[in-house]
Amino acid sequence: MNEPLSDDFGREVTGVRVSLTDRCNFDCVYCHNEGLGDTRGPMEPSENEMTADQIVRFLEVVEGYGVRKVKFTGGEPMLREDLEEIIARTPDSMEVSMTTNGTFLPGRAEALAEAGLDRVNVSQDALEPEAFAEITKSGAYDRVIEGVEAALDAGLAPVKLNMVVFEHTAGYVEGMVEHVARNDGLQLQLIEYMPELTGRPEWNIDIERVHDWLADVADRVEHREMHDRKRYFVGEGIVGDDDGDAADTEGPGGMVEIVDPVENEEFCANCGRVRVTHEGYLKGCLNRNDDLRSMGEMSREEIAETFETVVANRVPYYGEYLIETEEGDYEINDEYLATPSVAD
Ligand SMILES: Nc1nc2c(ncn2[C@@H]2O[C@H](COP(=O)(O)OP(=O)(O)OP(=O)(O)O)[C@@H](O)[C@H]2O)c(=O)[nH]1
Ligand SMILES: C[S@@+](CC[C@H](N)C(=O)[O-])C[C@H]1O[C@@H](n2cnc3c(N)ncnc32)[C@H](O)[C@@H]1O
Ligand code: SF4
Ligand code: SF4
Repeated sequence: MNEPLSDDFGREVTGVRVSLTDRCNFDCVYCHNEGLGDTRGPMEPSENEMTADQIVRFLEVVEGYGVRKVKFTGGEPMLREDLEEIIARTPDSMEVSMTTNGTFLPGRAEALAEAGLDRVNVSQDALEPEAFAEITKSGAYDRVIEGVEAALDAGLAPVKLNMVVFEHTAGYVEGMVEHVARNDGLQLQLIEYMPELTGRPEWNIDIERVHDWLADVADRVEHREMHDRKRYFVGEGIVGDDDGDAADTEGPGGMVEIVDPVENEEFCANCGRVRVTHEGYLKGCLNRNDDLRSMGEMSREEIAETFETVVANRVPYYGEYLIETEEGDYEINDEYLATPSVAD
């Protein structure tokens, strides 16, 4: 097995995150669209999207560089009709996961599992239709709940529910934690709202409050290697109304992971993934748009060369690309001010 490439900061690249499209059937108020701007627009496949052949070729090349995990995302990756084909042709050595809004999982989850999908993350920001509609600008709440069920039935467990924690959702965090504690096969990812790409910093809420509350109610805490994320295992003490009856300990318990990349130098210091845009550009960091590199016609040589260049130029966003000022703000490190916006 080939050793993974490392960047100048000693960060090995072991995973890739591939955006299959920037189209989406939702219009979430917070959407960063993996750093690529608006998801609104025509739903039809666009000519600029990488083809299945190009995606598979890319994966085969990076497999040779020790990449062992691929995450398919978007936009909404399930708008790709050739998704099953892409997954089926992904190298067997790779763990394959996907992040989706869940609306197309009913009727399709089983085929995805058969094609080789290992697990799925489904975005679900609330447990009731009105709040869900306000955030996603969609009336598809029931479809998403059905989608989660379909994923579990297809054996795609654990299904991680992704919830962005910001002003609109803060009131639903406790309910979502209880929901995953009561339901086998579900886990929760609480994602700190990232205003870097969407504006609206006033929607931020202090994620430390969520950490503190979870530390109080959790049975134990672990650290995940990726990004050094904290995982809280909740069970007794979170389910039930604590009135001494059997319902207080009902449910298998659950795992809640906090994804808190904002102003977090430790998170960036443990970042091991390169991103691929739907148009076939490589990107060293989610938060940057000045480090995009085209893979040209996507021949094996071009892919290999661009991948090596991108890894060699990766820098941690917080702590290196942005540095903390004496006042406690972050500003762009002078070294990177002249970086071209799209390098060939
Ligand atoms: N800034 C930043 N945000 C990230 C990063 N990884 C994940 N996130 C945030 O977390 C969101 C959800 O990530 P997912 O794609 O569902 O899954 P994941 O947490 O990356 O990966 P798994 O837990 O292994 O499934 C992303 O869309 C980002 O908002 C990262 O490397 N940097
Ligand atoms: C861009 S979406 C793409 C996949 C799919 N459409 C979905 O919603 O799951 C990937 C993830 O990014 C998260 N996300 C989007 N904008 C965000 C933001 N501003 N801050 C934090 N997370 C965000 C979403 O909640 C979702 O879980
Ligand atoms: S479903 Fe995903 S890609 Fe679509 S708008 Fe919401 S967060 Fe963005
Ligand atoms: S370096 Fe970029 S992609 Fe990696 S964790 Fe930091 S912000 Fe996210």
